[in-house]
Amino acid sequence: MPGSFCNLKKEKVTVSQSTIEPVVQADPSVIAGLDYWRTLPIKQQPQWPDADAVGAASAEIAALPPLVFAGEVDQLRSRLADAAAGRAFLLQGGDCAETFAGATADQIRNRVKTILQMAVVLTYGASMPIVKMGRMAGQFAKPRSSDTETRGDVTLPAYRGDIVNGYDFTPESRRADPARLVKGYHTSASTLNLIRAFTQGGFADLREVHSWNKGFAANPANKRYEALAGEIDRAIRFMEAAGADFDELKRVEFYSSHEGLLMDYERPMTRIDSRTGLAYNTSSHFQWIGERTRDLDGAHLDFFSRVRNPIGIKLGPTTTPEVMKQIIDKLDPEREPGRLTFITRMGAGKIRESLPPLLEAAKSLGVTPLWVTDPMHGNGITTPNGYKTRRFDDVMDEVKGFFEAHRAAGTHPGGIHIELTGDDVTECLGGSEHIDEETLATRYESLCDPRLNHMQSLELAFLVAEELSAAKSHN
Ligand SMILES: O=C[C@H](O)[C@H](O)COP(=O)(O)O
Ligand SMILES: C=C(OP(=O)(O)O)C(=O)O
Ligand SMILES: [Mn+2]
Repeated sequence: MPGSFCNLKKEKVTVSQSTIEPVVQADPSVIAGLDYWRTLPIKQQPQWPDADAVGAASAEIAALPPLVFAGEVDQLRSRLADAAAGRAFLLQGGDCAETFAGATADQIRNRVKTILQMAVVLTYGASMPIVKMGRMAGQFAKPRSSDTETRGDVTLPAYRGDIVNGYDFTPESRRADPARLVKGYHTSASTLNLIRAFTQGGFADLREVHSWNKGFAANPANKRYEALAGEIDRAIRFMEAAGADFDELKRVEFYSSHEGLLMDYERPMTRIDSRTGLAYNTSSHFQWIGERTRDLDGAHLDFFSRVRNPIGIKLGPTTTPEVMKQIIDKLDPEREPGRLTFITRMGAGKIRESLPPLLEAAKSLGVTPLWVTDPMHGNGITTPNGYKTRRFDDVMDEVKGFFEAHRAAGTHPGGIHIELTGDDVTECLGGSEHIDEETLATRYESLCDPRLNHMQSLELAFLVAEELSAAKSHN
C-alpha cells in the first residue's frame, strides 16, 4: 500500500515505483495547484516561532507512509453517496480535541465501543446501514475564538490542540512546537492501528455489542429505552433462529476523520495516488472544514477543492443560500455523489428557521449533498462557575429540528456528528444521570468543548433511532 503513493516534498515530484500496478505520473498542474492555497488569506494557523523547524517537520511527514489508502477513501465516498440518497445514515463521533495522552488502549477502546453500540441502535431505528466514522486518529488541531487566553494578569497564546502546543498554562507549553506535527502523525498512526484491530479483529461482533446495549437498557435510569432495546433483542434472536451468519457480522467498516485545519500537516499528508494520478489527503479518510475557516476565497476551501477525499463543510446559522451555492460550485463542481457533506450546526433555537432555506435552495439547484446535523457547536453555554457545557435537551432539540426540517422539505436527514467520549465524564448537563452544574466539576476532562459521556451518547442514539424510525414511517 505505501509503495503506491508518491511522496511530495516541496515542489519536486518523485513517484515511487510499484511492482504491483502501473504508476500514473502526476500531472504537474495538479502538484502546483496543491500549493496555490499559500497565496490566499488563511485563518487559524499557529504562529510557529521557527520557520525552518516547521519546514523540516513537514518534510519529515511528507516522507512517512500514508495513514489511509486511496481505495478506502473512494469506498467511503460511495458510502456517503448512499447516505445522501437516503440509503444509509452517517454516525460521526469523537472528542472535540483528541490528546496525545488520551491515545491509550482503554480510551480508544471505550470510544470505539460507544460508537459501535450507538450504531447498532441506529441501524435498527433506520433499517439502513450506518456509516461509522470517528472524530479520531487525527483530531488534534483546534480553531479558537481568541488567539490568546488570559488568566489573572497573565496572557498567553490560546491552546490550539496537541499537534500545535501544550494545554499547561505556561509560556513554554503554549509556544507552538513543530515537533508536535510529527508526534501528531505517529499518534494518529497508532490510534488508527488499534481502531483497525478492534473493528476487524472480532471486537465489533454484533452479538457482543448488543449485549453491552442490554446492560445499558437494564439500568433503571434508562427505563425509557427498555422497549426499543427489547425490540432489538427480538430482532437479533430472530436472525439467530433464521440462521444468520454472525461470523460475517464480526467486522465493520470504520472511517477516520478530523477537521482539515492545520496546513503544515494536511499538505505533507497529501499524496498522489499512483492508480489515478489524483491527489488524496491521506491523513484520514474524511476531513471537514470548520465554520471559522470556510471562507470562499480562503486557503482552506481552495486546498480541499483539490483533493479527492469526501469533504465536510460546517454551516452555521448565518449561512445564506448564495454562500452555500458558491461552496458547492467550488468544492463539488461535478456534483459527484458523496463528495460533499454539509454539517449544519445552527443551535436548537435557530435550526427551524435557518435550515429550511438551505434545503429549499439545494432542491432548486438540483443538488443532493449529504446533510448531517452537528447539534453540539450551536448549543454551547458557559456556567457561572466557568465550565463550557451543553444541555443534553438542547442537543436533542436540535436533532429533532433537523428531522423536522428535512421532513418538511422532503430531503434526507443523512447523519449526526457528535462530540462524545466512551468515558464517564461529566461535561454536558442532563441526560438520564441528571448531570447538573455542581456535578460538572467532578470529572470534566475535555481540553476544549464538552462531550457527551458514554451513557449520554447511548441515550442520544436511542432517541435518534426513534426519530429515524418515525422518518421511515413518513416515507
Ligand atoms: O471545537 C470547536 C472550537 O474549537 C471551539 O468551540 C472553540 O472554542 P473557544 O470559543 O473556547 O475558542
Ligand atoms: C471547531 C468545531 O466546529 P465548528 O467549526 O462547527 O465550530 C469542531 O467541530 O470541533
Ligand atoms: Mn468542538
